[in-house]
Amino acid sequence: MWPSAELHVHIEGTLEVPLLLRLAERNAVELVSSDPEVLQRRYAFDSLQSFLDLYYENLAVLRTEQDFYELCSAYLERAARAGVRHAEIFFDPQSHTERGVPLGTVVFGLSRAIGEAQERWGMTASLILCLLRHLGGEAASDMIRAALPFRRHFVGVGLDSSELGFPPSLFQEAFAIAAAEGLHRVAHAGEEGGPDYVWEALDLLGVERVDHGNRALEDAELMAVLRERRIPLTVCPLSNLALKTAPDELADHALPVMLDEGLLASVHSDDPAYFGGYLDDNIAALRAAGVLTEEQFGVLAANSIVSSFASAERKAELLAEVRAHALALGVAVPAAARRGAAE
Ligand SMILES: Nc1ncnc2[nH]cnc12
Ligand SMILES: [Zn+2]
Repeated sequence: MWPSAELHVHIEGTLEVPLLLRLAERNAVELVSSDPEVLQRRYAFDSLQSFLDLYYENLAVLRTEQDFYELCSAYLERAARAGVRHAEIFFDPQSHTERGVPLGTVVFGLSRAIGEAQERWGMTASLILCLLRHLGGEAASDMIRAALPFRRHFVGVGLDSSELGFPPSLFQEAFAIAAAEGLHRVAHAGEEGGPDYVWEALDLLGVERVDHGNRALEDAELMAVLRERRIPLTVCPLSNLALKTAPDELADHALPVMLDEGLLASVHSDDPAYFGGYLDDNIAALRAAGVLTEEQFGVLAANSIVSSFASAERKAELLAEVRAHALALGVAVPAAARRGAAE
């Protein structure tokens, strides 16, 4: 397995059915069924919104700091088995505060698991606070202000939830507050929305990374900007299949084109409990599709590390691991790993 950084995973999207059932029982939350197969069968979608409806519904079981700790620990343990060496994990605080769960409960539970990542799994990890588009710009600004007392628990701010109808321009104030605090900035754009959403994320929010970005390929000028400015795209192939935001066959996915175009693309899992897999499952599915060479899997791993917000020292350490893995496989060392700490 190539050592990688996971840069696009929503912690709420790692809620597997067995944990969902256990937390529902512990917190006396009534689910539509207590049969795991019935619950699992609901994990079938035809659009981003159809998925989000279930994703928000299931969050009702997360109530205590211990719940958030267990959710995050379960993810980190699974991620370590997927070859993840560094994780930047999204969380959606508004989806919890809206239900009456205090922000501190969410942040302290997640942070506790993250604080154990190094010792338990040899991984580094951090949190990125995501703002929910469907609640609008004012709510986003309020959320980021309310989160500032917890500033040391997260490294960046992101933007997620329903994309169409909620362009990045609505969130300029929230992102300006985040920028003034020295937070990293990322946003989902070009998942369902067109290239104009990606332009706005870059020009109006000043994002350093674009989450998904698939539809950027429809705009040659935008692609040139992404390439020249080395803006990473965090691509989620199994998510795209599940939400029908890409062709039905992985063999027809845009990822090889992104690499051929020299874009800084890497592979991630988005909501692995809902979309059929963690980082290793995404890689296995791409491998089965037969459209990438082993060298390209190495490039994807190196890209994920270069695109992360890890310290320069940590990036150098992880790129050295990629280099060693390439040498062990007898394939070309990815250029980013050759350059190592200079990236
Ligand atoms: N793929 C996705 N797109 C937008 N918002 C999300 N929230 C969780 N997963 C998401
Ligand atoms: Zn996402």
